[in-house]
This record gives sequence, structure tokens and C-alpha cells, in this order.
Amino acid sequence: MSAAFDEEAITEGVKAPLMNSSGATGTPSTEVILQWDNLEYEVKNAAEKGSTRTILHQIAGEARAGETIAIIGSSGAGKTTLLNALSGRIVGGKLSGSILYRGAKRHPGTFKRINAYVQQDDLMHPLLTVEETLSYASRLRLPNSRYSAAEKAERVNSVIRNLRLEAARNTKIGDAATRGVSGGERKRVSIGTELLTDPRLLFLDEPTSGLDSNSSELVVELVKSISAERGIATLMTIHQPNARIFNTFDKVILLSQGRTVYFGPTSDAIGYFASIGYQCPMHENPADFFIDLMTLDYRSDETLARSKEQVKELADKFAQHSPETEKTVSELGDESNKDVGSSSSSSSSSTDDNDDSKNDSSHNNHRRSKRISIFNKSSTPTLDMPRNNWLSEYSTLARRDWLNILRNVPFLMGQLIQAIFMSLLIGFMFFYLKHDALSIQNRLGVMFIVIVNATFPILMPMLTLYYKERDIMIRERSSATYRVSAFYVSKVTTLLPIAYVSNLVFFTGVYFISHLVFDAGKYFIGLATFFSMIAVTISYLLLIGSAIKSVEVGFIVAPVIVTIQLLFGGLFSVPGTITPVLRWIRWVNPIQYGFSSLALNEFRGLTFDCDSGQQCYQTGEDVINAYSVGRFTIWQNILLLLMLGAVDAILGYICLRWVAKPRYIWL
Ligand SMILES: Nc1ncnc2c1ncn2[C@@H]1O[C@H](COP(=O)(O)OP(=O)(O)OP(=O)(O)O)[C@@H](O)[C@H]1O
Repeated sequence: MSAAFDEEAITEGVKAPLMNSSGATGTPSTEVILQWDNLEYEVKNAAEKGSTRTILHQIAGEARAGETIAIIGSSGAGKTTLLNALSGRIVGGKLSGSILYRGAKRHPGTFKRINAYVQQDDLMHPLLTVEETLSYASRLRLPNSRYSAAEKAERVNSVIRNLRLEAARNTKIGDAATRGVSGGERKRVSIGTELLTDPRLLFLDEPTSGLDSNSSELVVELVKSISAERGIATLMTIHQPNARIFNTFDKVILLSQGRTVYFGPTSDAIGYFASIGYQCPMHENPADFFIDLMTLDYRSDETLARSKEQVKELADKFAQHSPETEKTVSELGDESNKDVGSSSSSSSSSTDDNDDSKNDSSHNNHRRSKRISIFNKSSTPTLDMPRNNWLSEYSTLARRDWLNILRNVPFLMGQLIQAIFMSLLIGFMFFYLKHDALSIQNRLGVMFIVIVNATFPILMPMLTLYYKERDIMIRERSSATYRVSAFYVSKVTTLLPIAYVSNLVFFTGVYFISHLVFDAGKYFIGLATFFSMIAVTISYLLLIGSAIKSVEVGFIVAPVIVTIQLLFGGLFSVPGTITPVLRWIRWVNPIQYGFSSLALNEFRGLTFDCDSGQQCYQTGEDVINAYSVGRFTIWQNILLLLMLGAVDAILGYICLRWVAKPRYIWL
């Protein structure tokens, strides 16, 4: 099933022999998966024009197969920046130094498919169950050429088992509006979707944030256990872990102000700090102790200066320690790697405090061994995954979209109730139109309101849906899960039918209650115009939702443009009378084409009973001429609508590709 892969294909250039930092050739059990050296990251300093700010200073380290490494530091220390730099997800600024994947330069296209990144915010479809979420992820991420449907299902089951999600298997993910799984379960589902592909590297940004200590411990323990079992090199940022969690990690990187204050086996950290004059008090959580040492104290200028001095001293001492440390860390790394996968961390320190932490650790590991089952050993990590074809991606996404939308009862009911309510309101407002002079204005009014109903009531709720899904797509795409085009077409083919069903009810209701010209041909031509207008609205919302990244700005721009289109739609001002400077608007105004088409359809062939002495249009043709709606034929108007829709849809797709394109800096 998991065929062997050509490793040359995933790296650039000549592949270097695998070396650990002491220069020894790596053995499979201590294989260095990721090495980084002299990493510096600079950004523009917003406070001072022309100057830069260094966020990471000369960071070096390595992550080996099966190791779980924590990046710890106070807020703003540079943890996420380091994680992003290592995972190839850093945007903007200037990154320098070197990062090697198994001894060779990383190749962006393939590296992102073999490493997994669990973001801090778990963006998932709230209406899918845990099992469905994992199942769709497996269908999208695992290639059909290598995995049968049964194997994918087995993999999902294995993830559910290993991440202890059996009880939540059929629970919906949920969100602020819908109660779903707990925070810890949600995080484990996020991790599970990333583990489905058997990554070689796992990055987690604050996986315990927002979780209580029990859930946090479980998440970290499971990640550690799975990483060790599967030979995954795992790096995670973490905020103030408790002592038990701290001792779970094989190694820690302690960061302060973008500098390394310590990198090495967790069990040696207390000893190292004691050796440079900072003894961790007995019974104090070592993580809290280290973070206190590394945090700037802003209470006064004096405390700030003192804490800055202390941070500098810690970083300098670690840097001075470096040649020796590199060796020590590497040797210790080898030691700890021997333990990777077993249930205890190495310890070379003999201080009381360290004994304390060792006790914690062994207690922890005892709990872990009881609580954690392991992945199916027969499956080996894969290094690269070929993609599924477009049709397979599209059909999976479309099925997921349909499931999502059909479960979104408030949205569907809202659409239907709105359609019924508006059809009754408008139908009875213009109830049973006669053929007198007054009916002319009313008929024009009905035509216009029908067209308006194909804009706002569809645009706003569907734009909300689209923005949510777009963000999930951008996250999923960062792991090269599927093509943007498959996502985009899937959106068109779900949103359009949903809009058509509810608006068929609306159109039919208005048509018969207000008693427009009863004729099957006119009904269907009117419906064709109305549906073409809906297609333009859907394309327009895809364009806005793709081109404008910010939801807030999108919600301002979208209605403003539609309002302008309404003003120039043909009812409030006759096109020929508009100032020449603004006259071009009609050419790109779908409302004008839609209104013209409906008006032509309704008025053609009509005659009106004018009272004697009353100024009145005698025939429908008179109305058509007076309102200048006869510039194009009905079918030309419909064609122009469809063309505008196609242009919006194509522009939307181009914009989405641009928005979804990762702009990561690579080393
Ligand atoms: N692109 C950027 N432009 C400007 N400043 C940046 C940029 N990236 C990071 N920073 C700054 O670098 C510092 C480190 O940021 P980072 O997010 O890595 O910290 P962190 O340790 O993860 O903090 P937290 O735990 O609060 O998330 C912060 O002060 C942040 O504002």
C-alpha cells in the first residue's frame, strides 16, 4: 500500500548524507529529519521607517525521527515565527540561514505534502461529524491510486482509535452557533486530519491553547506517543505547560526575544540552568521557572532593564556553551532518541529537582502507557503523495458541500421562508393586476422587484457561507489537499441549485398572485431571465468573496455595488437621459438587462384600457419604447446576463487563485 518513494524526488539538488549535529552519520533510529542553522528573521520596523526588527536571532537545532520537541517562551518570544519558518509557512520579512530536510534543501511543492501543520484555530466544517471530517479528509488527501476506499476507511478508524475519539465519532464538530465536540476533541480531530497522510514532520501551533489541563495533557501525550511510534519528528509551540506536560517532551527549545536560551533534552534543562547559576526551586514547575527567567518585566524602567540584561546573559551563556552544547545536545539527543518510542525520557542530571521531574516523568509515562494505544505498525510513513485527479477532487468536495448545506437547516429554512414571504408580500401588494393605465406602473414595479429579489436576498447569506468555506479551503490548500478549481466549481454547483429551488417558489408565487400575463411561454421566459440573473448574482458573490480577503470589507463593497446597479437599472432613470459620463454603467449592469428582458416579456403584445381624456400608454410597445427596454431582444438580454455571469465567475476564479496562493518564504 505505502510504496517506497524516491527520496531524490522530494529534495532539491544533491542529497547530502544524513548527519547529526556532531557530524556522525545518522542511523535510522536517530535519523535527523530537519536541521536548521543560523536562522535569522527580520521584518520592517513599523515604528521607525527604514529600520528593521530582528525577530529570530541565529537559531540552530535539529529534529529527529520520533522526537517531540516543544518550543517554549513567553508571549512574543518568536515561537510561532520559528515554527512557521521551519514548516515553510512564513510570510513576508526576510528569512536567512539554512533549513535542511533529511540533509538536503527543501522543495516547496513536495515538502508541504510530507509535513503536517496543525494551526491554532481549528477551522473545520461545523456540521460534519468527527468521522465525516476525517473521512472526507482521507478521500481528499490520500491518493486513490494507492489506497482503496476500504483502506482509507481503515485509516480513519485507526486515527479515531489512536486519538481516542470513539465516543465522539458521530458528534458534529460544531461552532459558536451549534454545540459540537469538546475543545480537546476538536483539537484531536484537527491533529487526526493531519496524521492521515503519515507525515514525516508534524508542526503544531499552540495545540493546548484554550484547553483545560487534562485535555492538554491528553493531546500532548497522544501526539508524543504517535510521533514516537511512527517516527514522526514533531515540533510544537506551547504556552506555559504544566510540569507533567513539560516532562512529556523529549526536547525543549526555550526562546526569549527571538534568541535560544536553551535547546536540548528536557530532562537536562534543570541541570543546565543550575550550572549557569539559576537553580529551579524544588516543587516548582520547571516551565514556569524558565519562562519567568526569560520574560521581560515591564513594571518599571529599572525592572525592564534588569530583565533585558538577564535575557541577554542567558542567550549569551547558551551561545558560549554552544560548541560544547552542540556536542552535548547531540549526544544527549542520541541518548534520548534511544528512548524515543519507549515510555521514559533520558535523564543525566542528578539534582533533587531533576529527580522530582523524573518522578513526574515516569508517573506521566506510566499513565501514558496505560492510556494510549498505538497506530497500526504495518503502515509505514509515506514521503510523498501523488494527487487525485480533478474529477475525484470535485466529486468529493461537491458531496461534502451538499452534506454541509443540506444540514444547514437555518440557512435553508431562511431561504425558503424568505422566498414564500416575499412572494406573498409582493404578490398581494400588486394583487391581480388589471389592464388599466395604473397597472402599467405596477407591472414595471413587479418586474423590478423580482429582479431585486435575485440580488440581495441571495447575495448576503451566501456570501457569508462562501467566506467561511473559503477560509477552510485556504487552510486545507496549505497542505496541497486539492485544486482551487475543484473547490470553485463545487461551490458553483451547490450554491446555484439551492438559490434556484427557493427562488422558483418566489417567482411562481409572484407570477400567479399578481396575475402577470398568463401564458406558459411568458412564464418560462420570465423564469429563464430570473434564473440568469441569479446566476449573475452567484458569480458576483464568488468574485467579491474571492477578490476581497477581508469579510468586513466584502460586506461593505458587495451591497454598495448592487445598489449602484439598482439605481441605474432602468426603472428610476431612463438610460438615454443619464449623464454621458455615467452612461457606460448600463453596459455592465446586469439589473438593466434583467429588467429589460422581464419588461419586454411582459409588455409585448399588451394593450391597456385608457379612460377618455387620460394620458396613457395604449400598448405594451409604447411602454417598451418609453422606458428604453427594447434595445436588445429578450434572448440577447439573457445572453448578455450569462456573459456577465461568466466574466464575474472567471475573474472570481483568478482572484481566488491569487488569494489562495501561498506566499511563503523558502530556504
Ligand atoms: N511579519 C511580522 N511583522 C512584524 N512583526 C512580526 C511579524 N512576525 C512576527 N512579528 C513579531 O515578532 C514577535 C514574535 O511573534 P510570534 O508570533 O512568533 O510570538 P509568539 O512567541 O508565538 O507569541 P504568542 O505566544 O503570543 O503567540 C512579536 O512581537 C510579533 O509581533
